[in-house]
This record gives sequence, structure tokens and C-alpha cells, in this order.
Amino acid sequence: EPLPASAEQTDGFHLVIDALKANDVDTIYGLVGIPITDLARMAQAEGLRFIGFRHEANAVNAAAIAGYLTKKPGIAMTVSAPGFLNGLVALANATVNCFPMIMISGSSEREIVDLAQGDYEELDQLNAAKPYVKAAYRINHVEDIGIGMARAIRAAVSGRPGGVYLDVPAKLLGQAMDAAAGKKSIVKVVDPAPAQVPAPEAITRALDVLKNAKRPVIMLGKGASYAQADADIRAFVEKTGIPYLAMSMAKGLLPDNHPQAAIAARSYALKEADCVMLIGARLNWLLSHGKGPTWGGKDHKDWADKKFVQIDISAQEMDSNVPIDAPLAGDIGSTVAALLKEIEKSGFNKPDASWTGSIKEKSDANVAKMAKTLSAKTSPMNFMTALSAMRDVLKTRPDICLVNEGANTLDLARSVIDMYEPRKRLDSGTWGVMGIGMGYAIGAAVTTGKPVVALEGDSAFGFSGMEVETICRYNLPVTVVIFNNNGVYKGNDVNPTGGADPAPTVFVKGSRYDMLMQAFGGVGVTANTPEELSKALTEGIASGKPTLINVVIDENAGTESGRISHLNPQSAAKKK
Ligand SMILES: Cc1ncc(Cn2c(C)c(CCOP(=O)(O)OP(=O)(O)O)sc2=O)c(N)n1
Repeated sequence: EPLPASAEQTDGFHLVIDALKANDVDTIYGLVGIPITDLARMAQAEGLRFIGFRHEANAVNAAAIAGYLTKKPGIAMTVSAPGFLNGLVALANATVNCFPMIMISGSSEREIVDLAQGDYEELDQLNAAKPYVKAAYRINHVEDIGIGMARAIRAAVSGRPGGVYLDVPAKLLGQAMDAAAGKKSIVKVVDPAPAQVPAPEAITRALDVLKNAKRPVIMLGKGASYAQADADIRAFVEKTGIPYLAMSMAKGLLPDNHPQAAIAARSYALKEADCVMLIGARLNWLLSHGKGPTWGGKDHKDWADKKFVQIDISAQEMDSNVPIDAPLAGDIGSTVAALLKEIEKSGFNKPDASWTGSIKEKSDANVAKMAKTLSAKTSPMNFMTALSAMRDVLKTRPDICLVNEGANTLDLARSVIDMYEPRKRLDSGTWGVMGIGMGYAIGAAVTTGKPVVALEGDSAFGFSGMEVETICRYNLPVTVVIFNNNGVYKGNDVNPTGGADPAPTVFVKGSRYDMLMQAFGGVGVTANTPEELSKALTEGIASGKPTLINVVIDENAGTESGRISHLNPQSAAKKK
């Protein structure tokens, strides 16, 4: 006999799922266990996709990149304490990179945690998360699930996007309430990321600074990619005629072979520019903090005499490193639209051909120099000869995502492999973190439904390599390419003591990563030549099957820490 409608009950399990579905969430990335296993099963039964991982960090990385690609918060789910802590690194990375996501973790009961009475996986997760996330919330009562999820969603995507921690005590899931009241408590968030339009006077000021510049340059950051204002950003670059640079994840916003691309003349452009316009790019370590020799300054503290225009959604970002002459606090889409409108009205004279011509000259010279290195025949392959083969294959598929991490593998691929469409290059980003590879590859494959290529240094791959089983389990169209030079950075290091142990930076020689993929039913290939690499990569992409290409790279190739070796501290005490 069905219960009368008024007596019908719902509970925390169902309301968490209802709240996610009401806000168009269709995928959860996670790793089950107490207390979320049934939540995952019920979510799946109610039509959500639950992608189960082998380590929480990779699940959270997948959710983070899904957030970056869709502008909707990626959703990750972990168990309490150790599962939560495993995911926290990737949640912090999402926050640093401004990727919108929510990590929902089961947690212990407050009354036991607060008396430190030793609960199962006891940890004060809410407070442990706070320093590393944009916002952290706990829901204690079943009737608050709707508003709590709404808060988390809005916190993740509004303003500067970031990682949000949502703490769900085990008891909450079992709490029951009247079904009708439960339905009423679900909140569909209205306009979660409202436009933030800059003040008209800020628009005028910025255009004045740009119009008075003799040698302006635009720097596009991943915030510009994230904005999904691709047509307006392209129109702004082309209408102003200003040469532009792109940070690694902004590559492809305009095609890398665009006539105004200054990427191949980056050092010249940054040194010689008298005005730099930052669009969704922060002046952090990746841009030498906007000062010093990179920017034409005498020493690393010297603020070269340049004018800066900066678009950032956070007003507080301005003057972070050097004074900003024309701050534009607003979302990039609204701000670029307002700049275009003003240019329509008041016009804009393109920079003098002496400036754009000098950049083109430098670019062409550098491209010619690189072409020589790329066309060299080497055996075994080095990074550049392998990248040359990859570049030619990937050029035929501008629509697929390239995930990239490593040291030399990251730095060199960034300059060799051109991107032609926005949001296709997904890499170690702001933190230069290793371990994003398989998580990002899975998140991108699930989100886009298209083939993904993950180009990995062999050490970088090791951080998330077990997820090749996850890739096979869901039969994802991911081709993992490992540049195998037998070690962290290079493979030729020796134990300084002369002892039998391997040097801290080397791995087993001749390792066969391809067999790892075969172990789970995927396709594994070893490539010793550019031809073998091209063939395997073309077939991997076309097959849509999980594929791993173990690329044999000269162990003497590359430099320690790639292009950031200068960040290593030097020992002052020389051992006798
Ligand atoms: C989480 C984490 N651990 C360690 C590092 C340090 N690190 C490490 C360990 C790298 C791997 C370099 O080795 P690789 O084999 O992946 O790269 P190449 O062979 O391309 O140089 S790059 C780098 O900055 C890091 N960035 N992030």
C-alpha cells in the first residue's frame, strides 16, 4: 500500500543527487568507500555518470579540467580523511589554476571529531581544506542540502573560479525528511557566474594607454581561454593590430600561425614592448613577476619602464607585482566586448609597422632556427626529433585535446606543437605540477567525447600511471605518449657516491611502459624512430582505443628541470 504523499520520505543520499541534477551535473569523478559507495551507486542509478578512479588525486584533477572546459563546476567525490587528503592536492591545484570544481567528501561525525574520540578516519576535514580552497562548507542537516550545494556551485564559478570543498558527514546521508519538503529545498542556482562589467572610465583609460603606446603587446592567459569569448578576443587582437603572446593554456585561442602571433619572438617582444596588456594572465613566476631582465630590466628587481593594462576578474590582482597603469576589473567577456564597442565609436590606430615588422622578423628567424633542429635525423630520437613527428600528426587534428606534463617534455612541446583551437592544450599550468596527466586526459575525454593525446615525461607519467586501467575500463579514446629517457629530466645521471644504488634521478633502463597498457587490454607500442611514432600516434587517434606509445628518447637528451633549472638553489658549502 503506497504511503500517502505527505508521509513519503526522502533522505540525504537522494537530496545530494537531486541537488546535483537540478544544477545540470551529469558526471561525478571519484573513488568509492565508506561513506559514499551507495551514494555513487544511487547517482549512477539516477542517470549520472560515475567515473571511478585508482587514486583520488586523479579523480579531482579530472573534475578540475572538466570545470575549466565547461565553465560548470566539475564534481569529485572522495571518502573521508585519507581519501580527502589524497584529493586535496588536486583541489588546491584547481584553486591555484582557477578551475571551478567541488570536491564532496564523506566525513566523520562532529561530536566525535570535536572531542577527538577517534572516529573511523577521523579528521577535521573542513578546517584542513580551508587554506587551500576558494570556499569550504559543511552541511549538517538534510534540509540544508539544497542551499549548501547552491552555495558550493556559486562559490566555484562566480568571480575568480576555484576549488570548493563540501563536507558531507556520513550521518547526513542517512537523515530522512518529508519528500515534498525535500523537493522544495532543492535550489537551482540562477546566473551562478554573473557578468562583472568594468567601469566606463576604466575602458577609456585603458584605450588611452594602448593608443599612446608605440610598441604594445597583448599577453593572453588561460583566463582568456576559460572566458569562452573567443570571437571577441580574436576581434580585439585583429582590430587593434597589436602583436600577441599566449601563455601555454591560452595557445590556440588564436591559431599559433596567426600573422599577429609573436610567440616565436617572445623574449624580444617582452623586452622591447613599452606597453603590455594582460588578458587573463597573472604576473606570477611564469612571467618573471613582470620585472627584471625578461622585461628589459637591469636586474631581477628592476621594474622596466613599461605601461601595464590588465583585465582580471579580481580587482585585488592589480599591482600584485608591478603597478598597473590601466586596471580593468571585470570578467574578460564583458570587458573585451566593452573595449570593442568603444573602439567602434572612437577608432584605434594600429601600431607602427616598424614594431610589428621587427617582431615578424624575429619570429621568422627563430622559426627557421627551430626548423633546423626539428629536421635533424637522430638515433635514438631526442626531444625535438620526436616532437617534430608529433607536431605533424597533431596538426591534422586541431580539434583534439593535448595534455602535456614533464620538464623537457613540457617546455619543448609548448614551443614546438602549435595549437589552432581554444582550450585544447591542458598542462601543468600555474603550479608546474606533475601528476595531472591521466586525470586531465580522462576528464577531457569524458567531457569532450573526442580523442585526447597525453604527452608525458616518463617521470611525470609515473605520478598517475595506474589510471591507464581506468582509461581501459571506460574504453576512453586516450593515446598516452611517454617520452622515455630513463629518468627524471635525463637518464644518464650516476650515484655521486659511486655506490651500487641508482642515482636519485634515474629509472630502470629500457622500461616498457607500453606493456602496462597491454596489461589492461589497451594497445601498447614502442617507437624507436619518428616514423614509428607518427604511425603509432596516427593509428592511436584514429582507433579511438586506449593506446600507450613508449617513445625511446636518448637518455643524454634534455636539461635538468627543463627551462626552469635556474629556480634550483645552489649549495654554498662546497664539500671538501
Ligand atoms: C608533484 C610534483 N612533484 C615533483 C615535481 C618536480 N618535477 C618533476 C619530478 C618533474 C619530472 C621531470 O621528469 P620527466 O621525465 O617527466 O620529464 P622530462 O624527461 O621531459 O625532462 S618536472 C618537475 O618540476 C613537480 N613539479 N611536481
